[in-house]
Amino acid sequence: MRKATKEILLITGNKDKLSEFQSILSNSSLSLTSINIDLPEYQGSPLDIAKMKAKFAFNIVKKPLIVEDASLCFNALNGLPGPYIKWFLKELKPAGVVKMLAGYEDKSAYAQCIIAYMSEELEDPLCFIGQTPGLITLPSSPIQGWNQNSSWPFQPEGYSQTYQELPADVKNKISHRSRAIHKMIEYFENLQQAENTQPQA
Ligand SMILES: O=c1nc[nH]c2c1ncn2[C@H]1C[C@H](O)[C@@H](COP(=O)(O)OP(=O)(O)OP(=O)(O)O)O1
Ligand SMILES: [Mg+2]
Repeated sequence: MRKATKEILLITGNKDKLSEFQSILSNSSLSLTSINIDLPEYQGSPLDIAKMKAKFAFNIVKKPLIVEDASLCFNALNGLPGPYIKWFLKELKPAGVVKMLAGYEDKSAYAQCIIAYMSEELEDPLCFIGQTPGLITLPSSPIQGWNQNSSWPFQPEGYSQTYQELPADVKNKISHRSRAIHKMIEYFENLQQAENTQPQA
């Protein structure tokens, strides 16, 4: 029997994020559509920020949807810049972001992705969290993929290249985003299985 397909609607203003979602979901039972909305950059804990984004988008779109918020968390800085990495990159560029750790021995960090799902049946968005540990360091070769302004000086553990130097298929196997997406796939597949085994009226 053909696998039933569940439609997932992603709201994001970031086309690089969207294309990673597309390739990671391409071999799953979920089919992705998207709407480009410039979502607010909230303040708060990464979890609260992802939930606020989902509620904001749901108030506009009024259909089941997901949003995603990404954080780059430096361990020496107790998790900062975290969800605010966008502004640090914009003003300091990757070289300045790396320099923020000049006074610290510990260059370790983790990349975090929180996907928040909101629908009319939910009071509070449902969240799927993916993390990838690594180091803050500048790329040593020209970067590909992501827009220069949003590229992270982050080298995942076990690799000798930064996110933006790694081939897309390698990054998509180990990234914070891929880990969160796989948790989301598992959730919807289990839900579908439960629905399919319900006795018919
Ligand atoms: O895998 C990644 N590799 C490199 N850079 C990344 C990655 N993932 C997020 N980023 C950047 C994009 C943005 O500068 C910031 C997160 O901010 P974040 O609010 O989640 O993304 P965004 O504003 O670009 O798009 P959205 O409309 O979905 O909020 O880190
Ligand atoms: Mg954003």
